[in-house]
Amino acid sequence: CKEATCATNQTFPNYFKFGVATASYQVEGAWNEDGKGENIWDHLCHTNPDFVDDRSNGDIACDSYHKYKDDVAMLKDLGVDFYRFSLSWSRLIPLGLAGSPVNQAGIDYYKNLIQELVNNNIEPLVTIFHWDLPETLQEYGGFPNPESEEHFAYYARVVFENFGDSVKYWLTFNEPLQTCHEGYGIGFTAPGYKSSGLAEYKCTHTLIKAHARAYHVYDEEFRTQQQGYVGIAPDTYWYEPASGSVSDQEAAERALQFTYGWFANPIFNGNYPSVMIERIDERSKLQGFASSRLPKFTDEEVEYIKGTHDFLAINAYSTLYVQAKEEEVDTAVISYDSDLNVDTFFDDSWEESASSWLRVVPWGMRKLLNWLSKTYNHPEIFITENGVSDTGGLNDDRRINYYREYLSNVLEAILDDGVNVTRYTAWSLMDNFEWARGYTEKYGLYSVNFDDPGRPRTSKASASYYSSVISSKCLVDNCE
Ligand SMILES: OC[C@H]1O[C@@H](OCCN2CCN(CCCN3c4ccccc4C=Cc4ccccc43)CC2)[C@H](O)[C@@H](O)[C@@H]1O
Repeated sequence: CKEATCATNQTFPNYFKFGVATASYQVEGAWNEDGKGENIWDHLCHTNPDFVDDRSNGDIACDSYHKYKDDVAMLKDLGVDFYRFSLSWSRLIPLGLAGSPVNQAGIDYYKNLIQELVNNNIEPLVTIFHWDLPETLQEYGGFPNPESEEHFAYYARVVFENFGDSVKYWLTFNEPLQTCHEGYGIGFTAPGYKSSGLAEYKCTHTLIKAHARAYHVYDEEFRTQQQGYVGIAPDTYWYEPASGSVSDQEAAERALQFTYGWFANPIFNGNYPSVMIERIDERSKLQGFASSRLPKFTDEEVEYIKGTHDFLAINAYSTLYVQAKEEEVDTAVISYDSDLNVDTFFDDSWEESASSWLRVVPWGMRKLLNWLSKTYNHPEIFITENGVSDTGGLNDDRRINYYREYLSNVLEAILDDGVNVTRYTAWSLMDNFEWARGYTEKYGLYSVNFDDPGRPRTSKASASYYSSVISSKCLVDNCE
């Protein structure tokens, strides 16, 4: 747009930065090249191919391990300010174990990628862990094993040491809820365990302590000379009360606390949300447990974890209505869902996507940003993922509509509600391995031909739209 055509209420502040995101297992491929160790997604896809809808895997994916210069060229064409990508733990430390060998070829790959970004004036925003746990660590019990805190602290030190001169923005964990609830609770993601209400609470307990360890390692050993920022990227829905009743409003708040507050409350306000502690303690007692299924932080741990953030990050895609539910009388039911005890549902009128869990509800983004700002004392907020799936095609008008509507709500949160959002990240740069959905659900601004060994990338209409938003910083569609 020429500035003249952009109304001020459609123009993002000059400081606002736009980016796109990917994740290592979803795009890199080269699953066993140059010394990379096996991770839990390699292992799951190879030992249980039916776990993935199209029986595919990330052995090659987008082949970004070899094609990262093509990726940076796309980023340059888009005009993004930053690129959010994740590091493959087992590419850098094949066994994952604290004190185990570091793989120099892995270090070199990420140094080359980061240098290519810096040469193109694109800022790297690095996710240290995006679900691809080294298989050896899973054989030690994975995140439910408290030892994982040590292994993660060693990994964090290796990456700060090797990449911290160029990388100034770090996210320790991507979607810890999915890592633990879907990984160890309901079995929707690797390692596919179903221990809801039990192992998943051990998983998050260790993961939150691991995050705090990494933050303090950065704070004490690297921040002075590197001057960077460290955060964590939890995800949640906007949960809208199904009615004005007090019980529905309490249910909606409880859902936000059980999903986002689970991680943000220890890190921003101190300790797990009281509603989580109270409900899980109470149900554990009714169920005859000697102590609560939700592990306790000691007073020292509460202090150690509180304040381990330099910004607040959020992955947000959709909205759910929430209704209070009759108390789960069958106390024999042990699960996160029965601890949370709410009913959630979509409105039938909300536009669908290619993902069963994602409906298009733009106003939910504005409400969620306001809730985050109010609940965590008006922090600087990065939106680290937002996007929509379809089943493919280059004329992705519904993706353009999704981005325009969601970005419009982000802008209203900034300009009308005073929420301090400073970054927005579109998921994803290109179609990639969508976990248990394989290659059947597409989120990319660029399409990838997975039938062609060259994995050619082709820009979609949404790529042109997003690059015009970035260059004009405005949302009107009729940019000439
Ligand atoms: O996915 C896109 C990207 O986003 C991120 O995952 C995004 C994180 N997503 C991963 C998928 N997950 C879906 C499970 C929730 N779900 C169900 C829960 C229990 C039983 C059945 C269900 C089936 C359907 C549902 C319908 C309505 C509500 C909730 C439903 C939601 C969070 C991730 O960071 C990226 O790597 C990823 O590629």
